[in-house]
Amino acid sequence: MSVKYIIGFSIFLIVLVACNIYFYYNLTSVNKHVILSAPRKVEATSSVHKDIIDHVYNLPNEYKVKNPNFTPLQRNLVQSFNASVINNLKSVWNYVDEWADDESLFPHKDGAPGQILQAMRASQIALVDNAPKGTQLKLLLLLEGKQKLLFKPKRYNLTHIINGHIYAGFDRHNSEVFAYYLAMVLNFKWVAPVITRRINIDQEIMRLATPGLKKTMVKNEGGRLCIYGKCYYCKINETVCPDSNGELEGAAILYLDKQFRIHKSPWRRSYNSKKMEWEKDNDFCKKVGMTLSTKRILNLVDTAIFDFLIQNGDRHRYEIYKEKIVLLDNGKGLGNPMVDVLDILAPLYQCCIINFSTWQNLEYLSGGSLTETIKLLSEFHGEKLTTEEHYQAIERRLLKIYATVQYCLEKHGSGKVFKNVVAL
Ligand SMILES: Nc1ncnc2c1ncn2[C@@H]1O[C@H](COP(=O)(O)OP(=O)(O)OP(=O)(O)O)[C@@H](O)[C@H]1O
Ligand SMILES: [Mn+2]
Repeated sequence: MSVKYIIGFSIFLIVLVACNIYFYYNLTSVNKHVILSAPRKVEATSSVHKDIIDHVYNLPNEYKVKNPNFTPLQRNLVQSFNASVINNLKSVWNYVDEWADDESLFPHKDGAPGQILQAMRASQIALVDNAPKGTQLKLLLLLEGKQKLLFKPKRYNLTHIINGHIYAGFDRHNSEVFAYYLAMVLNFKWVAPVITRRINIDQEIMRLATPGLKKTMVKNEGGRLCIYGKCYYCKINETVCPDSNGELEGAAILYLDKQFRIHKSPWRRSYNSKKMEWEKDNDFCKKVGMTLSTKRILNLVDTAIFDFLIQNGDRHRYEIYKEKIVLLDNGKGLGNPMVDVLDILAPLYQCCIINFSTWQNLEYLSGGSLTETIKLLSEFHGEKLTTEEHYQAIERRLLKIYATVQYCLEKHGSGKVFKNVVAL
């Protein structure tokens, strides 16, 4: 009798755990695009998430319409990206060493961002090598004029949807480019300029490749030269191949020849089934506060907002330059426009603090201005960065960020939530 009882109870427990895992998975990863119109039950993986989603439904109207105060700022941004023709590309690179100041890594006035992007696109390549840093395939392009670009090749079409874990799949090259424009519109200036560049496999790669790179190139069945590269995850059967024009497309990221300090993110994922401390403890921020300064936490909150918008859940570590986080490695965004993994915002809802300047910038961008400006800026450079579904997803996520801040304000009041420290 008692043995039967134990067996019965054990089966009951197993079924219960299985159901929990099933529902947890579904609530955190499936179709969340309906969240703004569907019944409120979706995504309430925890009471905090539920509270935040409740605030999405009760957002004041001002967050759903355009903020007129953004108009002059948008005009300035557009001007700085509207690159006038540069006669001497090399002249752009002459000032590189003087670029970084305490406010930004690159100059942002008088058309400078547009000129840098144009120089990155038009400068001739002098040498191509493997860039063995990191886990994903990357090339290093040395330009005439001595600048370097990191090249993350295209692995997916813009319409491809990544399913599974938030960190699943290869890097998305367009996510790197999109992230740069997003950072510019958010006024986050600790980021490297990025463009989409197409390079000819024969003329610009094979002809200029180092012997080391040539060793990691193979011909596919169609006789085309392809690259499998040199990196932690690089495999000979996972090559990138040129398109029918013989060109490889990818994100070309300005290489920052600077000394970074690398730190592990307190909110990193375990990359296995084990839960991290931040996933179990809603008071986790108090522990973080024992080792990190408020300024650094605010910087991590800004980074979390940025990552949530593109859904980059892979910021396991971060690089510091001049005591600020550099937004490097943004390739794991734009995976699935139907999914909003809210726990990327954990630094915000667990710490409930935000730079007041960040909050003001976010308030400027309501009602569609955020994506409208990204489109405007990138169109100057002939870039189609992503699909309409992803643009809509960014706007939906912006509402969730507003709602998260409302949740914090309700809990702690504006005196505690808003901080006057410039972090990015
Ligand atoms: N623009 C850049 N300028 C200088 N160094 C860079 C730049 N981008 C990345 N790096 C350096 O190269 C390392 C690897 O780059 P990145 O993180 O983008 O690659 P990854 O393959 O995605 O790595 P991981 O899988 O570990 O995230 C970074 O940690 C950083 O130190
Ligand atoms: Mn990465």
